[in-house]
Order: sequence, then C-alpha cells, then structure tokens
Amino acid sequence: MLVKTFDELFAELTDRAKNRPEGSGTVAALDAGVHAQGKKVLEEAGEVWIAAEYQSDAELSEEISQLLYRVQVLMLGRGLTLDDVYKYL
Ligand SMILES: N=c1c2ncn([C@@H]3O[C@H](COP(=O)(O)OP(=O)(O)OP(=O)(O)O)[C@@H](O)[C@H]3O)c2ncn1[C@@H]1O[C@H](COP(=O)(O)O)[C@@H](O)[C@H]1O
Repeated sequence: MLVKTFDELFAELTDRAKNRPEGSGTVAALDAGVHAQGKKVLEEAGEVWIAAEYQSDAELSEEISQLLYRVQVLMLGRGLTLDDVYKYL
C-alpha cells in the first residue's frame, strides 16, 4: 500500500494551488476563501469527534485524514507553510 505523509500531501496541495489543474477540488476549496475553509475544518473536526465515540477505527482514521486535508487547505488559504506551524510543535 502506497502511503502518503502529511508533508507529501502538503507538497501536492501546494502544487495544485500553483498550477490550478482543471477539476481539482483543492483549487475550488482555495477559491472559496478562508471563511469556507474554516467551516470545513470545523465540520471535519466534529465528524472526527463523533467517529471517535461511535465508529470503527477505519472510519475514525478516514475522518482524521479528511481533517488533516482540510487543515492543510486552510493553511494554504492563509499562505502558511509547514515550517510556520512546525516551529510551535
Ligand atoms: N485527501 C484529500 C481529501 N480529503 C477530503 N477531501 C475532500 O473532502 C470531501 C469530503 O469532505 P466532506 O465530508 O465535507 O464531503 P462533501 O461535503 O460531500 O464534499 P464537498 O462537497 O466539500 O466536495 C471529499 O469528497 C473531497 O472532496 C479531499 N480531497 C482531496 N484530497 C487529496 O488531495 C489531493 C489533491 O486533490 P484534488 O485537488 O482533488 O486533485 C489528492 O491527493 C487527494 O487525494
């Protein structure tokens, strides 16, 4: 199984933002603006919470992956890099 890391996904999304390929959901999410991006983060965070309480490990893992994606979209929407965040870890 080919595994994608957090950093690899961020590099991929950065490339989507730069090259704006046709049909990219990420490009559409970036164009929707920070308000919409923030709402998606909150929505996915809620789904993670519910999955943690009531759903399987696989379902929880999928929700967490979606939350990570939405956080990255928000980071790109605000022009943050991974280092901007990593320096606080
Ligand atoms: N990891 C993700 C990813 N996680 C979640 N999502 C999006 O989030 C949606 C699920 O979130 P929701 O529950 O909010 O579903 P929804 O409200 O029905 O979806 P939308 O109406 O918001 O599209 C999915 O249908 C995807 O649109 C993702 N979209 C893209 N990626 C990865 O990002 C990369 C670039 O993708 P594109 O920009 O689409 O080429 C690729 O590697 C993708 O695998």
